[in-house]
Amino acid sequence: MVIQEIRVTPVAFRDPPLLNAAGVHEPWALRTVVEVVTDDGHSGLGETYGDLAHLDKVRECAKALVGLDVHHTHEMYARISAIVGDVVGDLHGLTGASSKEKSVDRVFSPFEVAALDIRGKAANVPVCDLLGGRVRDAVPYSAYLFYKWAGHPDAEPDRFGTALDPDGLVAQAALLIEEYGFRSIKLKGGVFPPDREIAAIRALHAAFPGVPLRLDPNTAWTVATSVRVARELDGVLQYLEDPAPEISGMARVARESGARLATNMCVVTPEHLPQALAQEAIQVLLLDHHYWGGLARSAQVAALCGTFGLELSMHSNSHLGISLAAMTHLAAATPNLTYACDTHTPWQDGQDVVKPGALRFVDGAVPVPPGPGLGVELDRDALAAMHEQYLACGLTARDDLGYMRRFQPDFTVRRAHW
Ligand SMILES: O=C([O-])C(=O)C[C@H](O)[C@@H](O)C(=O)[O-]
Ligand SMILES: [Mg+2]
Repeated sequence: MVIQEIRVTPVAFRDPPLLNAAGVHEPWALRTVVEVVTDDGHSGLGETYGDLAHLDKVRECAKALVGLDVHHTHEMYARISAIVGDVVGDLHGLTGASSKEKSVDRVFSPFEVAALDIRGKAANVPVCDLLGGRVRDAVPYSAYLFYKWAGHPDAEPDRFGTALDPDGLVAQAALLIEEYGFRSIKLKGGVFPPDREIAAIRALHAAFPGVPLRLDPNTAWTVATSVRVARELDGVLQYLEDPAPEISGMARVARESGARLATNMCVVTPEHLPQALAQEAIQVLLLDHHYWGGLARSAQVAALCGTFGLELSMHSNSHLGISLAAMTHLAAATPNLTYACDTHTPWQDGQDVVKPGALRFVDGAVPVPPGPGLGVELDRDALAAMHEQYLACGLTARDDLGYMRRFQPDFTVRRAHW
């Protein structure tokens, strides 16, 4: 099962104007589809970020992996590590600091997922069986709410409507719950002063009694504000995600408020874990195989978290079906991942590079796709069309800040802002 060819295709799909602490989503979200083909006729899929600096590294590494057996992922990692010399980060910073280790993990991830897809197909088993087997048949996801404008400023309003106040968010939650059946809710905060976001959480709490709620301001608050908000929402939130910057800041919030804190920003590589554990900075880690080095490495981190008493949830960025399939296999095979995972799927609103049918939501959960490997099949027409969109859209990197500044020139990233 030797790698003969790797095809790397950047794609773009429409994205609504979702607001966050770094600005606002542009009209197009970028991703990269990786197809690995072996000499015995198997092919496997991976999906990763579409930012040009990252894409260039993925392309360069793809060439270096030809001739490698798909089982030899240690060698795959070593070759990628030798190529990814510089730090390849992202502009928005919403998944924490960049480092060489994280950059290698990000580039390695789609190749590892594609290799597992191939190994699953060859053995006629789903990828979750290669990760220890499923402990759940369907993976729960949460309704991921965003403050948003009615539509992009130069376009028609989209079907999701405006959400700039509690009523708008309650309506958005009702729509996502009706369409997907979600049983927990996450609000992307860090957009408005904290009291407005507290009011939104209270409105969601009243409108959806008993539904677990999370709030994620992406480090928009100081430690003092975080402690105040955590106290005010005591008993209302399931967890509070990244209220303040840095492990030391999160540790102070945890100590002073007693709140359950989660992160996808201050612990983003294995080297952060000892410090976070020593300072008791977090109780929940959001895994994300796209930057934790693929599925097997994420499973190893999950086991470590189990040993040290950290709970697990899962982070997402704008993504397509290959990623959703990979996230679902990982979560299905991770016993201690007990929180509903994040997904941006509703915002992709039916656009996909995989054929319909394999991935569906039942009561807010995605049943593990039944086929071998990832269980999803590439839709070549859709891939070609999305690649054309990539070429035509003119974007080469996600830039929430730059886009926001076109409408609010004095906007700055909300980091310890309130
Ligand atoms: O949990 C998070 O921090 C995220 O999901 C980061 C994302 O980039 C989100 O903020 C977004 O899509 O704007
Ligand atoms: Mg987060």
